[in-house]
Amino acid sequence: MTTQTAVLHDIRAGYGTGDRQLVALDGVSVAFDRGTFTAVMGPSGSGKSTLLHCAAGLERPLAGSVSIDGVRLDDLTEDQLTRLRRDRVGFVFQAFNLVSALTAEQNVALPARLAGRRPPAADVAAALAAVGLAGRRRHRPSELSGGEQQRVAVARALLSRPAVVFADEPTGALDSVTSRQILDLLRGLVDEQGQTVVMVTHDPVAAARADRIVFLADGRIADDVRSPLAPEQIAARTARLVAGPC
Ligand SMILES: Nc1ncnc2c1ncn2[C@@H]1O[C@H](COP(=O)(O)OP(=O)(O)OP(=O)(O)O)[C@@H](O)[C@H]1O
Repeated sequence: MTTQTAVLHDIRAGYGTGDRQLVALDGVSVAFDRGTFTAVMGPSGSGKSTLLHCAAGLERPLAGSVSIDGVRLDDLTEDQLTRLRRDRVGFVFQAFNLVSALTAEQNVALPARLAGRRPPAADVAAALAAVGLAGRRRHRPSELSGGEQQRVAVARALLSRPAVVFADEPTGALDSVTSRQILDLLRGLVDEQGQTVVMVTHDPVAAARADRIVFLADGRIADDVRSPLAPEQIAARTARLVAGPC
């Protein structure tokens, strides 16, 4: 088994065609080690979400390759890619994306049900217990706080025991106390279960909880820091990227 769960090699990604083509990622190579927590930061428009979407197989790059658990995504048909995404990749969005008419446990089971499977009730219960919501499994989203709704979304991402969980600004819609609970949860998944987590964030306090911070600027990797940084140092580096080279 490789030590890297997701490997991106020389990725070029963009939108539009011809003269109107916008390059969102311009030759990005990065690999995420198993059992680590990486934050992806950078100015607005620097390509963070595009990077996450390409890594998760939600978007196909124009060039370059992405591998998840040693499987190259560009070798897969759309059906195979859908299956790999469903089985090996978890995704958590800023906006929770829960179905309001369904209970917490029904939301957790929904992706598997849509794929024609009936996940064991014990697995659903275990995923909800892992995020501290064992007692809330029959609640609907409107009966849960924002932080609890995001925890349901994390449980949904964990149900298939994915190789990697990608989170796009998972604390962006939460207050600072609730954000900390979600970050504690993600940190715990990495430390206690060896889960691999890659999180896009604008928040230096959130990024400070990661093992590594990849900074993007103009679709390229501008910095890749594996030593611990304080939120103030992270904010200063981000500000330098926004200002651009002198
Ligand atoms: N669907 C799309 N169609 C056209 N352009 C897009 C699309 N998605 C992103 N872009 C453009 O690609 C570039 C990178 O966008 P991306 O969302 O990856 O940046 P980001 O760093 O995540 O930004 P933010 O922090 O504001 O969310 C931006 O210039 C953006 O406007």
